[in-house]
Amino acid sequence: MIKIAPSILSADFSKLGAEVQRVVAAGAEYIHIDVMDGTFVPNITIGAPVVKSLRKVTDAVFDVHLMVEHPETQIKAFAEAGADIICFHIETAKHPHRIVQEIHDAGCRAAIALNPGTSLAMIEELLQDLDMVLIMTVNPGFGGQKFIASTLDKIHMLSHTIHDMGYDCDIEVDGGINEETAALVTSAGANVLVAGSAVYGAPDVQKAIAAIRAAEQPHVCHDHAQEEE
Ligand SMILES: O=C(CO)[C@H](O)[C@H](O)COP(=O)(O)O
Ligand SMILES: [Fe+2]
Repeated sequence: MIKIAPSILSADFSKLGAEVQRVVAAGAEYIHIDVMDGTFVPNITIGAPVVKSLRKVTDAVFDVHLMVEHPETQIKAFAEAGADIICFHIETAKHPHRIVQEIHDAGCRAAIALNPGTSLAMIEELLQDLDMVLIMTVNPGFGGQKFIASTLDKIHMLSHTIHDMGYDCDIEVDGGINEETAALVTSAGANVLVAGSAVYGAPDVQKAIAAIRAAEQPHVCHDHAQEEE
């Protein structure tokens, strides 16, 4: 079963509490919160005080996607504000294993994000300690971008590694996810789907979430299919 995580980056910031409640009522399991610092990515979005305010209006799982330099400086603040999952970019981390430990010590689930141009090899030694890997399917920084199809191979490879090693680790995808691309990424092995513009840009968020959920395809294992040939 996949989980849908609407990204509030595409919500109306003038009424953020209501926007969060709207997608939770429409069936979203996670709320994806994009934190951008204007340095790692060009945009500046929201910080821990906003998360603390939103925590008052819902019990939904808060999936915090840190697109910031020095993520280790932000763990405590976001954990105390009510984050459930804290995800940092491997490209920003000098001591990623320590940051994963700090996230767990703060009582949160730990995830690492990889840009489209970053190899899975960067997180190989960390996989056994992670609750989730976020495969970016666009370059981070903005909502509403086009899905990068070359990321599908990476999702596929990650799915195999997790399965073969027996790890308990979710695969999240983020960027350009809609009904069409949801079919591709679930077939490759993703099980947590972030969707910003496809949900908040739709006239009916409930229908949009249902359509993405209905697009789920069974994981197609190319390697095993070849073996069977
Ligand atoms: O991390 C992000 C951008 O850096 C966003 O979560 C992502 O882009 C979601 O927006 P959309 O679904 O519109 O592509
Ligand atoms: Fe994101």
